[in-house]
Amino acid sequence: MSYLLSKAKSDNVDGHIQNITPESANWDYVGFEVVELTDGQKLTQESNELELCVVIVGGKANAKSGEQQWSDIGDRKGPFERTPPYAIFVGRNQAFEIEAIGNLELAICKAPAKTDRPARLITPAQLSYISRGHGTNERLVCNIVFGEDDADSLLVVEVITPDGNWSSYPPHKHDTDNGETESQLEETYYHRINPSQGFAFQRVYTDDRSIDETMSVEDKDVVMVPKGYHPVGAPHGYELYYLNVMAGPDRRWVFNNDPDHDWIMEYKK
Ligand SMILES: O=C[C@H](O)[C@@H](O)[C@H](O)CC(=O)O
Repeated sequence: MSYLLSKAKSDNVDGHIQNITPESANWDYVGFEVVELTDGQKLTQESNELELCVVIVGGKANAKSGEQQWSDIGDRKGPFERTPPYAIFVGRNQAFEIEAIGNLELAICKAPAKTDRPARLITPAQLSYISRGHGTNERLVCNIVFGEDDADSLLVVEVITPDGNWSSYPPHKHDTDNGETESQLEETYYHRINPSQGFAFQRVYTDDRSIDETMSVEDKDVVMVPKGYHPVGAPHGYELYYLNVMAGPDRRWVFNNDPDHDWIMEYKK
């Protein structure tokens, strides 16, 4: 199995099915957890020196952070309803508690904070899905934490790739801190597949092929992209959702397409 692929754990004790840390990924910025809770179960965490975005991938919850409380948040059963999610942004040195109402799937996106920011609820009304690409390269993109003032280093986005389509395509990279021409961002992909017995493919490769990993991705797997291009393909019959977390030394999303495949930007079939 590829060293860039993390399979979902089924033997978890505390609900964690994924737990990627900078240490486990052998990088510097991005942390990512997925926790599945059942009715009445609670999860409490402290952000310490990090900023967090807790995304309700599916289900409902009550949550609080400091003086703030949010009741009955989450209005999609799972990620394929084409409805933007609820999420909670938690700044550094704060705690949050979340309690499941029924089954709850949570993604906890983490990156280093530089300033103090208050906790805030992000609602579906503040977000929207936009279509990107043409033909079999069309996919739906929802930026969750992406605005200029949204965070110190976190970038969080979710993407639905219809069955038979490609996304993160043509292949692009953001691995070099190079002024205005490219930014350096580590990235995780948390994949969900509908129906869940399906699979998808993701390739991660660099120009010099010092990395060239092609992975069969199954439901709830995480792919780590330390650097390089990272296109994804969804087979006929299996629609694909993924949640991306990106962070690096600067909060800028500036990417470059693989020059060999950049012509696809103009391909309108
Ligand atoms: O760099 C960004 C990520 O790789 C994805 O969010 C990607 O941009 C999604 C897409 O365009 O298909």
